[in-house]
Amino acid sequence: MSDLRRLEERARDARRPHAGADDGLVVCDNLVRVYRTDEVEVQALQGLDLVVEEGECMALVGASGSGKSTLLSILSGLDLPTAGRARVAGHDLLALRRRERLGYRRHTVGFVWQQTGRNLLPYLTALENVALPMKYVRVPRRKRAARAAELLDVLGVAYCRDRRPAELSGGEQQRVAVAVATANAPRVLLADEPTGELDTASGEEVFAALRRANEELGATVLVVTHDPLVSEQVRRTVRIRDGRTSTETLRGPGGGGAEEYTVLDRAGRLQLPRDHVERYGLRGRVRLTAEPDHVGVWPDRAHDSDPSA
Ligand SMILES: Nc1ncnc2c1ncn2[C@@H]1O[C@H](COP(=O)(O)OP(=O)(O)OP(=O)(O)O)[C@@H](O)[C@H]1O
Repeated sequence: MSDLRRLEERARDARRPHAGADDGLVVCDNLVRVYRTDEVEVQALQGLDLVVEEGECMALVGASGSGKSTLLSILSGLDLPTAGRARVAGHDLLALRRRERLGYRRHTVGFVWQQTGRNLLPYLTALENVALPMKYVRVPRRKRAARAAELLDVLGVAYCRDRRPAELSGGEQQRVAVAVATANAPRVLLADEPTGELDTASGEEVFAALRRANEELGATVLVVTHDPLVSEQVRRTVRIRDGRTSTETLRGPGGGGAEEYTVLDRAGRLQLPRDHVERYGLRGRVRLTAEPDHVGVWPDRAHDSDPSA
C-alpha cells in the first residue's frame, strides 16, 4: 500500500467514532460546557467522555467544582453543552427542539435533587405528588392513582401516601422523590447528592430505593455523590477531575474487590493520578516505552539533571 493510501486510511479511521462509542444508553463524547459571565469564563466540562450502559447503577464522584452537577443538568435536558456530543436513549441533546426537550424531560429522564424541598410540592400529599407527572402526560386518573400507590409500595413508603412533605422525614421525602422521578417509567434516573442532607440510616434507605428503581423498575441510575455509602456499593464509580472523567473504580457483587482504572479518552489522552506523578517525579516531558504487554512511563532524567533543559 502506498504511503498516501495509508495516510488517507489513517485519517478516515481517526474521523470514525470509536467502535462501541454509541453502544451505551448514555453517551457523552468530548463534552464541553463553558460558562461566560461579564468578566470570567469558567470551563466546567473540558472534553468529558462517558458511556453508561442500559441497566447500570453507577456513581459519579469528584471534588467540589469538578463539573458533576453541570453534567447532570445537561443529561436532564435543563442545560445545553457548549460543544461535543451527548446522547441519551437515542436523543441527541444538542439537537432537541423545545417541544422535544419537554417530552424528553417528561418521559426519558427522572431527576432527584439533593434539597428535599425541591423534589415535592408542599401542598400535595405523597400520592398526589407521585401522580402529578403522570397527569402531565395524560395518564387516566384511575391509572395514575394505582401506579402512584404501587410505586410508593415498591419504594417502601406506602404508609406515607396521605401525608404532605412537611409530615415526612428527610429520608421519606427523598424516597417519595424517587417515586415521583420514576412515575413515567424513565429510561434514566439522575440523582444529585440524594443522600447529602440525611443521616446514615436514612441515607441507606434512600440508596435502597434508588437500587430498587434500578433493579425492579428498570431505570438506569446515575447518582452524583460524596457519600461513600453510595459510591462504595455500586459496581462502577466514575471520578470527574477538572471537567473530565479521570478514573473508574469497578467492584464485584456486594461492593467487594475494588479495582481502580484510569480512563483513556478518545484522543488517547489520560490523566495520571496525582500520587503517581509525585511518587515518580513526573513533570514536563516523560518518556514512553512500548513493552510487549504494557506501556511504560518514565521521568525525563536528562531534563532533571540539566536545569537549563
Ligand atoms: N451558572 C453558572 N455560571 C457560572 N459558573 C458556573 C455555573 N454553574 C457552575 N459553574 C462553575 O462551573 C464549575 C463546575 O460546577 P459544578 O456545579 O458542575 O461542580 P460540582 O462538581 O457539581 O460541584 P459540587 O460538588 O460543589 O456541587 C465550577 O467552577 C462552578 O463555579
